[in-house]
Amino acid sequence: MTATAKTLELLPAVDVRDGQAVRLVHGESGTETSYGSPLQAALAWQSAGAEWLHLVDLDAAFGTGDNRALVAEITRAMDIKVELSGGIRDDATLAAALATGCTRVNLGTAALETPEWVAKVIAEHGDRIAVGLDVVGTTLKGRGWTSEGGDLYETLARLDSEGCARYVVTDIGKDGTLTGPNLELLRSVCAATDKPVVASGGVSSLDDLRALSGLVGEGVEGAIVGKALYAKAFTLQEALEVVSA
Ligand SMILES: O=C(O)c1ccccc1N[C@@H]1O[C@H](COP(=O)(O)O)[C@@H](O)[C@H]1O
Repeated sequence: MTATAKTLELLPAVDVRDGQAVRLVHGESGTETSYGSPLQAALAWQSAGAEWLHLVDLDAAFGTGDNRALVAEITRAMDIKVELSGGIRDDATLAAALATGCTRVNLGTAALETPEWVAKVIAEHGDRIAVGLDVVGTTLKGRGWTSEGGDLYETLARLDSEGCARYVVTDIGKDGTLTGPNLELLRSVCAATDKPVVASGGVSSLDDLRALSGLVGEGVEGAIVGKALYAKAFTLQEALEVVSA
């Protein structure tokens, strides 16, 4: 039997702030560009052929309120897989997130501030838990990327030892800038773990997706695409064609 080569998964992003789909620059509060209804955006990516949606409650991540009812409604409206994140930091918020039927959640701040709880939920929920490693250089950031949370590689080693199934790696310096992904960082994280890595931050062109596809063999499983789609640098259909080629 011939094995089928793995192709890069694409996760179009819908980040929700104050009920609207937005994109930020470097994740900084106040840099929002608004793109209207997040449900309409999510449905548009689904109609265009997406197999995944990366859905973020930015208010919950920043601690400026939440859009929990709305992100639950969006998740329930999707026929595709949903990776849900933002403000999932304790038993109650995790239970509510998982109850939406999302495929997996992505934990950020909790992995930095409450490592024992994260180890427990990794053990309980397996690959429904991913951890977001959001970095400036090799320093992890939490709480809406405003607080420092230790060293990337030390935290990665700890999470690996606890059985974390997958990492979503964001170079904050690249996020929302359309300047290309940090391939060096992704290679370095892939070399440090056997677990799959979802790349986030900086995708600006179809060539960037080709470059990320070139890292699938090293462990890059997927790529989150945000601003490039909203800015119409390329269409989702074009992106899906490039990664399936
Ligand atoms: O996605 C963003 O643009 C973003 C910007 C600023 C802060 C967080 C952001 N996104 C994601 O939020 C979750 C982390 O939330 P928490 O720390 O668990 O509450 C993670 O997916 C970030 O990548």
